[in-house]
Amino acid sequence: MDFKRMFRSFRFAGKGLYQLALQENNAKFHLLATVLVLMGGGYFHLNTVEWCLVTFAIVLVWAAEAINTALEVLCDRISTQKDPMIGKVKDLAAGGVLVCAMGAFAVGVFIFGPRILAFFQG
Ligand SMILES: Nc1ncnc2c1ncn2[C@@H]1O[C@H](COP(=O)(O)OP(=O)(O)OP(=O)(O)O)[C@@H](O)[C@H]1O
Repeated sequence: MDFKRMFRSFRFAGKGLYQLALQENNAKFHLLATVLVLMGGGYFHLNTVEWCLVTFAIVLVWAAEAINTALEVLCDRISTQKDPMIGKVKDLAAGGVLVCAMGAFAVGVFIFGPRILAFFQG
């Protein structure tokens, strides 16, 4: 097992995530949502299962966004001309992010919805 090589891979992956979070517009929104959800989770004292679900939802959206961005970069590298196949690849990748984001939103509604309602009803 080559730990040095493994550590190097982590560094590259971290660099990718850093670029994603700071340079991609959608990812900035995910970052804000992630921070708010983590703060909300702390405030409402989520239980272990709820934390697992919230963590899974957050991770899924970030992974989908990273793959979508990678495909966009690759597509733009292949061709900047209008090309129906490039458009299709980008639309499919964006669809993948949307499905994950909708799932994450549903998890958020199920977990935080009743608590937020109770909070405002006093
Ligand atoms: N080269 C292309 N050929 C055909 N259609 C394209 C091409 N580039 C983009 N499109 C269409 O425009 C949409 C938006 O593409 P774009 O690359 O601007 O991504 P985006 O959704 O705006 O993401 P971001 O804001 O992260 O750049 C695509 O989903 C696709 O339908």
